Amino acid sequence: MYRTAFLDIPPLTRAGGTVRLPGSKSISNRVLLLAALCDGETVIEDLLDSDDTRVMLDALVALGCGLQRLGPTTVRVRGLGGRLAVREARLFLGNAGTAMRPLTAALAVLTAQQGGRFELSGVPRMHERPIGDLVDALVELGARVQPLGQPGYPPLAVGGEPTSLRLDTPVRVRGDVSSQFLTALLLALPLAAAQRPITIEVLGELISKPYIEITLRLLERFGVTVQRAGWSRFVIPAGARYTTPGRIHVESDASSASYFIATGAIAATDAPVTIEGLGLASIQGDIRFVEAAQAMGAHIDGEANRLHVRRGAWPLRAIDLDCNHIPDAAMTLAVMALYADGPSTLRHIGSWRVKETDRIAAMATELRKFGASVEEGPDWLRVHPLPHDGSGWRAAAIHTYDDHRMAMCASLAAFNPARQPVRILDPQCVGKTFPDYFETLWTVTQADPARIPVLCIDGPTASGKGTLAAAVAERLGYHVLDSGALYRLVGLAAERAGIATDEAALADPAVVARLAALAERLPVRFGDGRIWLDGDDVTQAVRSEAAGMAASRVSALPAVRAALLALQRGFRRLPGLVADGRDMGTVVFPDAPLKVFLTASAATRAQRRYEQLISRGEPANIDSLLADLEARDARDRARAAAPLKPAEDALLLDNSALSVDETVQTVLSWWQRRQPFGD
Ligand SMILES: Nc1ncnc2c1ncn2[C@@H]1O[C@H](COP(=O)(O)OP(=O)(O)OP(=O)(O)O)[C@@H](O)[C@H]1O
Ligand SMILES: Nc1ccn([C@@H]2O[C@H](COP(=O)(O)O)[C@@H](O)[C@H]2O)c(=O)n1
Repeated sequence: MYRTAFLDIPPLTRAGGTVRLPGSKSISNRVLLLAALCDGETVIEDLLDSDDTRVMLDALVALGCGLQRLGPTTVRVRGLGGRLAVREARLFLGNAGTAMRPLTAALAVLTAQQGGRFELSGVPRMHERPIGDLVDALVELGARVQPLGQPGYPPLAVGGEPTSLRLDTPVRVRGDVSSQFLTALLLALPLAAAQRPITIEVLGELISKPYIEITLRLLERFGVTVQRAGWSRFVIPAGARYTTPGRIHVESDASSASYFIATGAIAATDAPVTIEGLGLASIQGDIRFVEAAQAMGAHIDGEANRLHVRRGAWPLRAIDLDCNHIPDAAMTLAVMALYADGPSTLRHIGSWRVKETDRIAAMATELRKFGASVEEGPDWLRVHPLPHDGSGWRAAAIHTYDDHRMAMCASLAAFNPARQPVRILDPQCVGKTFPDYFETLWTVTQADPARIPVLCIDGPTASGKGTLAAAVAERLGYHVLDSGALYRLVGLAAERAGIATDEAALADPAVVARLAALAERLPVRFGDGRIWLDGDDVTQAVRSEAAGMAASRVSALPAVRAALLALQRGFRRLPGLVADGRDMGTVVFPDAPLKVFLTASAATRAQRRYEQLISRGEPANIDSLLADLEARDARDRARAAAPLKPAEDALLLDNSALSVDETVQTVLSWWQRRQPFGD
């Protein structure tokens, strides 16, 4: 997950390949609660690992539920069997409506039966999301639920002394603000239906019906079959009792799939975008996004457990759609509408106003930043497309309002024909449902390599290039190329292969040919800050001064440099690269949008290297370090092939008197000034 302040997505051109998406949030949190409420153990497979499920898991642990992680996405839940294991707890539920609403109802019923007091709270936005209709229904029933702040909103206190619930008359709940209120009652009331049936009546028109379908389907998996008359009356049968299905699998999230369906529909493709773990028979309502995408022109082939998506009509066809059945995925249509052949209108989306943010207002504001004209009403949005020749599209920095869907939707604007990048502010908001969203996006999208930004940092030994490159890359969410390490690895590999690299040996063309062959097939792997050569961890070994000197000798050979060129250029991957070395700006990435030539006085650099070695517990002598680095720089500068020198368009930075932080800030501000997003 990108934990950066912003993430710049370069213009994307093509798409194709296979993605496996994380589990459905709606299913994950329902299944977790059901497993916690029933008797016995349930193994849940492919559970979503995200902010919203994490708060649910934490809450269940606080309630005394036995949880065992069997793998990254598999948990075993030992249910409470309808008996409270603790009588008091404070539950922090973040911004997870799928945790706040059902837990409120379940605890209201359980505390009415057994006594106990629980406090449920969340992030500030959660305290602005209505829950009054559910609270009213529970209070009407005789349960004790009280606001701890503003009436009608979390935080809430639930429980008190045991009390009898009024179950002989129908429980009434409004269905036109959030379907989660009805879901919460449907999940909680089977706990009270041992003796008698319980009827729930929905007041007003029920919105987001497909989410109720999910609830009913999952209740059935846990042994409770609810009778329903249309969408206004639901009867939980007498004697209802939760029983574990033993093992249950969570489908991939259909709302998350919408971004990849849209990607397939928008991007030119060689191969389709294939989404694994989700098929047309999904129980999730957002699977019907497929129909909406098809209406806009996407070619979608569905199988039982996968979808294949290709661009069909282009430009996309404008739509006028009642989106009540796909409230979350409908946001994706708003961005697809930018690529349509006329204005698209999304109707019946009033629930957007009470989600993670006011999504109608947020979407309208942010799409306008791309240059689009957008109209909005209380429960509708109309998006006018942008010209297909690219005119009118603007590069934009998109505010995401701590709303995962705003971030994921906005990424789709990176396919704009103007080839403008898109800046996503606070990208880590995707952690709510899809922590690795952007990483997954990179696996099925392509950009013109020339448009993938590279920031080059060249300069002499120990000027702080590596330190600067790592820090800048971390701030931008970019990859890092430590090109010096590649030359060091060639030296090390040569030593291991018994190939001498002293001056005399390097005069022999046969030795040079062997070294070039070695460099061409360097069995190297980088990962988690470590370097492996032929399976051995050589992270420490390559940093030795001897390895640096060997690198300096082999790097003077044009054949070795040529052999490493493609490998280095291969590091230019989405979303961008910071490359450190001697010839990054002059030879390897001559088209880089920013080249920095970093220097410091020889004395300063020797002192830094000395302190670096001492801090690693390695012996060091400042005079010999100074002599070595001057010798290395002299050789690097004097060689004929790719000598150490600033590129003509490089910015020079002498950081002798600058701290690491000041150096990083200087380079980041240069970088920002070259971006098209403004301040
Ligand atoms: N601006 C700075 N002020 C003080 N110390 C610094 C500064 N920049 C880097 N250093 C320190 O100097 C040492 C050398 O830095 P670093 O390894 O990044 O240099 P380098 O240019 O990548 O070296 P090499 O060319 O040998 O790979 C490190 O210990 C680092 O922490
Ligand atoms: N692009 C590069 C990078 C490095 N070298 C040579 O490798 C030596 C070691 O580099 P470090 O950055 O790891 O110290 C260096 O002295 C150069 O001779 C190079 O030629 N080109």
